[in-house]
Amino acid sequence: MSHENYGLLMVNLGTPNAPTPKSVKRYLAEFLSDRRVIDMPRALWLPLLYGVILPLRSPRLAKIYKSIWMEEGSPLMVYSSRQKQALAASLPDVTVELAMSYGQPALPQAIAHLYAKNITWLVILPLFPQYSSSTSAAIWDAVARILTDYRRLPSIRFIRDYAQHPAYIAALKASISRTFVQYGQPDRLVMSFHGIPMRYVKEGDDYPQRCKATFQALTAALDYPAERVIMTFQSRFGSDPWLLPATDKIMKLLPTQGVNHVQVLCPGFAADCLETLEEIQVKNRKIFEYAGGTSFHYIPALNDDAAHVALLRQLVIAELR
Ligand SMILES: C=CC1=C(C)c2cc3[nH]c(cc4nc(cc5[nH]c(cc1n2)c(C)c5CCC(=O)O)C(CCC(=O)O)=C4C)c(C)c3C=C
Ligand SMILES: [Fe+2]
Ligand SMILES: [Fe+2]
Repeated sequence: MSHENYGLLMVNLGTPNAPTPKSVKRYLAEFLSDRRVIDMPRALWLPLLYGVILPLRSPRLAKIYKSIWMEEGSPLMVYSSRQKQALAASLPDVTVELAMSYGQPALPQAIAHLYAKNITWLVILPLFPQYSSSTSAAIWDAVARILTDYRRLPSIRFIRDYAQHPAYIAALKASISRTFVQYGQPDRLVMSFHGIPMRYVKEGDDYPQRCKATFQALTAALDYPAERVIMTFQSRFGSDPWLLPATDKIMKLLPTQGVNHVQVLCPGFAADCLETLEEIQVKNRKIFEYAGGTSFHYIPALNDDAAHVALLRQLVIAELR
């Protein structure tokens, strides 16, 4: 028997508490002030953020959040809570906490809760299957900063990513197969990942390689022609060049090439959120249909699927001793 007292910290990005301009502004201000997300010199960025971006974007974004809001809250928070409940139930010997990089539940509180349980062994699980400096490293930074407040550190295991873990690929494959059964095989299967600025990649972020690892492993696992699978990047923010090809450009292009039926999967999102439920399922569907496409289906995120919870459990168990 181990003498360790295990703790698990699950971390996703974060989302506003309410679909209101005030709440969205508070969330965006925290998110977009992180240097891992926007690395411009503060003297240039903060006036732009507070003077232009927050006042313009917050009210507009609040309306979009309102359109996807669920009875229990923001979809990202609702699905993340369900994941946490299910994972905690499958790991009875581990104290499980859910935190968000930005907004609530906040990381300092989650870590305080783990300390209150006297954990000696901490597994940090960023809910980002593909490593990026803008997401996973931001979690590392934040945890390290918070731990400066504590004298006694636990042993720490940081799960960098799980882009090609067999159980992750299998869970995605099962989800795709369900959609194929429901709607038939599409002319194209689009795997849309969240983009990042190209410059971050030039400076060493291996995020696109990690996306490619998922894309290749999943394409190879499917009973579907590899030449009909496309990898794209979505959610561009700001005016710097981002990773290409852009999901919306491809959606506009495909119908001109005789593609009438697409299905879209967003493998980089562990839980459905604004970027999948609105940007893909609503906006990109419209783009595809205006361009002449007739059949568009969004394949849901793994959320609290049993296969997803089993994968997350495997990731954690592998880090315990
Ligand atoms: C899945 C991985 C993600 C990466 C990589 C990522 C990088 C990244 N994002 C922004 C800017 C924004 N992202 C926004 C929303 C958002 N982003 C992710 C995930 C990744 N981001 C998620 C899960 C969400 C949804 C949150 C929700 O509440 O549902 C937003 C806010 C929405 C908007 O204003 O459009 C911004 C802004 C940058 C700049 C970046 C890499 C540098
Ligand atoms: Fe807690
Ligand atoms: Fe993002």
